[in-house]
Amino acid sequence: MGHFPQMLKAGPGDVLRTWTNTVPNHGIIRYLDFFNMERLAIVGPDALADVLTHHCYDFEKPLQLRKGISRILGMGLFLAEGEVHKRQRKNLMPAFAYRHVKNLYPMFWSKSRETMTALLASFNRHGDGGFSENVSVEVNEWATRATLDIIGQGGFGQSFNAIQDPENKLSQTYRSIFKQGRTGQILGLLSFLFPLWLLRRLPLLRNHRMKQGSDFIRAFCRSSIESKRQQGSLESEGELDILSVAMKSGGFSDEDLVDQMMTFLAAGHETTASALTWAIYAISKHPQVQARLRAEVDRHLPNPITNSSSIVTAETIEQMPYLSAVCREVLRLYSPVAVTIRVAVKDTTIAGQAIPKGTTIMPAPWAVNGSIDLWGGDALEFKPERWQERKASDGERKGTNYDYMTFLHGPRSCIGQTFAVGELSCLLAAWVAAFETRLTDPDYVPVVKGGITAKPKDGVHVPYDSSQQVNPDKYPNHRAVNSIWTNAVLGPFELAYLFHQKGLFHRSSSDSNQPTLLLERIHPKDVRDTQK
Ligand code: HEM
Repeated sequence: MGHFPQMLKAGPGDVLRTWTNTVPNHGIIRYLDFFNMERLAIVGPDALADVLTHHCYDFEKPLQLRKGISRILGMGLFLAEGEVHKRQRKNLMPAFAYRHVKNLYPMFWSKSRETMTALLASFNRHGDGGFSENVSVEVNEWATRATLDIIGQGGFGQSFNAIQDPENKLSQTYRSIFKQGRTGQILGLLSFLFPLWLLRRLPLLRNHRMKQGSDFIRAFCRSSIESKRQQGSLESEGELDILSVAMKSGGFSDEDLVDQMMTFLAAGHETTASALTWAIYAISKHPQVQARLRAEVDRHLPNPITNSSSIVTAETIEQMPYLSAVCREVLRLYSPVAVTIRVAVKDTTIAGQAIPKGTTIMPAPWAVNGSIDLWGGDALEFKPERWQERKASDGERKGTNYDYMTFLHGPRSCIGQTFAVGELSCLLAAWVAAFETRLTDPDYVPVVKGGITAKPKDGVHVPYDSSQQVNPDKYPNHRAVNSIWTNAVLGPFELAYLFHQKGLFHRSSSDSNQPTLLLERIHPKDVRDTQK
């Protein structure tokens, strides 16, 4: 069994992080996985530089893994190798140039606003017209719906409607296939012994769900591409969503485009959703960070609930150093891709060590990002301030680019990282502007769940009660958040939500001819009375 039971229990990221900090190593740690299969964990800067940059194309994602996840991820950029990968990346890069991604910030913000407004409306639904002491919400579910809509708009120029519709088929499908469960784990292990085609034919509910899910996603992507062609929107110069760029490049057949779209859908939402989930966990555990962040947000950003018309740009977000520090620290300490995998496709070297063809290696962002050697004695603490201090002490740094591995480095680094950082910043800023967050169980220590991304196994639950509302005395800009329950001037967007909550509001008598309405909240008891 090798070290497999340990990995299964604590998650490979945590085990490798502990070893990195306790076992003397030169950036490579050898261990034994299931059936004593040899693995080399890559946890030091020199070794990482060789694997990710200098000898990048000497290593590939294992064929078995590519076949296994291609029906969900598509055989797109994530799974392409060698020359095919180089060509695809070149064709897709224009969509991720910063000059383009920065134009997406107003959309990131408007989707973040939409999420917070929907969340507020949902408390109300659960709480029978008011905040309830016994209702909690699982953050990852909301995060996933938000990031799915964001990739829908920024990636494909389409509205998926996942934020507003909890039953949305696309988001339900991803939830069901990303839920690994015991059967998924066992099938994963059996794939070391039996061919995939055989395992996929076993009459198991899991197999059935995966097949249905992958067929649905493929059909969804195919019809999105067709409708984009029919709309003829490619003709417009301004169309720079990922799909338009891929179509305009002329380098992809229609089926290739389907694969690329599947890749960006999956890679582009699950990861950022995990990051946002960890962010809410981290700020809930560190109220002083949350308060400092809220003060900065309060100084720079409009209220996400009540101010529907203002536009937030990349320049505004970039004026917020503490927000940037919090996001970076979340992504450092809770890297959504904890460990990844490669196999040497030829004899090569890593940090001067001979590596025979066929060796399996595991670059481990979770371990590197938590390395005491690289980050100091407080490496395992959540301290956004380190990013502000770092700048000042640049000269004393270890002088490496390979200490922050969240998006990897080199030709196989995350192509979507500027996109991800932008959306995470907007979502987190909107969240702290709308809610003061704490955990339902203040002592909750999450067990990290492996799988496609590392996230808390049991999710992150925050309660909804009146104490979650932002205190307007402390944050003057957010006065209106509190007052949404009393008197608020709302835009058309909020109205759509709030009218959804039948019977909870009535028109104020003050001025019913205004384009926006002044609403007063009716006490839930009065609603019940009127229903008698
Ligand atoms: C916080 C969010 C994100 C994190 C932590 C993250 C992390 C990563 C990592 C570590 C890889 C390399 C995996 C490997 O090669 O083993 C990767 C690759 C990739 N990511 Fe991301 N990602 C995030 C968001 C996104 C977004 C928003 C998109 C798309 C809009 C995206 C698209 C991709 C693609 C297409 C690849 C494959 C790149 C290639 O091989 O050339 N990711 N990501």
